[in-house]
Amino acid sequence: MTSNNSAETGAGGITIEVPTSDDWDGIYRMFSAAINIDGDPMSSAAERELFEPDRSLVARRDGEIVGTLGCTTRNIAVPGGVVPAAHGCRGAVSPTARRQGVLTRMMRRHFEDARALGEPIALCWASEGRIYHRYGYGLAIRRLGLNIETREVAIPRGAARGRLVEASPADVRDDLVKLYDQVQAQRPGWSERSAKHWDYLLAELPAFRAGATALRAIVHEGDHGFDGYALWRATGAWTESGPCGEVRVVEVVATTPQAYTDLWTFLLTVDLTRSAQVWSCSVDEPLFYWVGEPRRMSARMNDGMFIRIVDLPAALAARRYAAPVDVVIEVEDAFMPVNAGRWRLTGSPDSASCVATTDEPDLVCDIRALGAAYLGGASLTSLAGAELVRETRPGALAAADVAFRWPQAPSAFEIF
Ligand SMILES: CC(=O)SCCNC(=O)CCNC(=O)[C@H](O)C(C)(C)COP(=O)(O)OP(=O)(O)OC[C@H]1O[C@@H](n2cnc3c(N)ncnc32)[C@H](O)[C@@H]1OP(=O)(O)O
Repeated sequence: MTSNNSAETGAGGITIEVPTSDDWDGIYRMFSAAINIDGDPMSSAAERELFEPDRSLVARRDGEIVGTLGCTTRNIAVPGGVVPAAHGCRGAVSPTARRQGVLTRMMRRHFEDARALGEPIALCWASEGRIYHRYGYGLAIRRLGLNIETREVAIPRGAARGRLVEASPADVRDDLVKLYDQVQAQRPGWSERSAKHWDYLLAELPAFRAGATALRAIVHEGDHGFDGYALWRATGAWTESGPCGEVRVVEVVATTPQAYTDLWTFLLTVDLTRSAQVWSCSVDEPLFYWVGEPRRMSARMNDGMFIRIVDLPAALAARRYAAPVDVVIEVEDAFMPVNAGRWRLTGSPDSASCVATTDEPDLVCDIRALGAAYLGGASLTSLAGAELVRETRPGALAAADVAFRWPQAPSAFEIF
């Protein structure tokens, strides 16, 4: 895949262009400086493997890189399907080129390239959400961070019903890949992983480790073979009064509820630990209904992943709907006017189509609202409360709301 590789010159003589693989060091250095980290050779080498020069953009002034916006080519699970999505990353502009519209120019080009390559949506994790609203991104996934007091949370008693196998992640990598692939397509928000994504996830980078052990794996074997795994680290902390280690849960993937609860029983009872930290889980996390004292998980809600719809009819037709829906939506999209106008969405659990229409609208939406509702996470009713959706035919909002939701709330725990 290749994006349009013509260079365009704008304010301050700054050009936006597609880099070559030789530009990696300059990009890494520039991005690290912009996010106020020093960077290190190991992280640079690991991230380089994910670098897709053809999908990336750089801003140059007199040959020097003063801006960067990366993108990786991956599919993501959406309600009832899997769609190609531009995974945006590494957006930065150097302090001497800031506030001259450089990011805005790169964003415009990023969306146009995604559209031309048949990707109906673009995704990003934001350093600060307020940067991205102006470009039409909506908050599609909210994440819950948990800080579990493992001695207080009251997990249900009972021995593990399956067999647990402790291993180094590298030794069981094929099993992890197989299990992730079995689950991924059913979990809105989860991106497909190729070998290079697994290499990165399992790389022992200093930033990942952050004072804890190397990554550990625990695999669950049920009646029909391996059916779940957890990746985790631990800290060996002590105080005057004894051990107070922490389990840091990286991900828990299971194909059965039994595997899921057995794995959590293991993670919440590791000897010499007193707490478990989960940085991102779903807002409908089953643990809330499984433990005796959910309050002792100290859940904190935060923004997770943002979605920008870049090809509206293609995006709305690519997902499925929880209930039959036939609605005319008038879309406002100042940044990408190609999406603006009236669209008739007809959808059901089995099929969907979206076509331009001149019919009167039932709903009027900002494009951000459709990005937020795309994975079934944000309710249209809630978005209406934020004035991003307006009902123009009584009853249309409630009906569309039911259709856009999905039984499993979207979640994401992999920063790309
Ligand atoms: C997906 C990711 O990669 S997340 C990582 C994002 N990167 C960072 O946070 C690194 C540090 N910050 C930076 O490198 C830069 O400030 C960037 C990339 C955020 C912005 O780049 P710029 O070229 O300055 O943006 P640009 O000039 O196009 O600004 C567009 C608008 O956004 C606003 N804006 C830009 N950054 C911010 C910010 N951090 N907070 C609030 N507003 C912002 C500008 O004021 C401008 O507003 P206006 O249109 O009303 O005048």
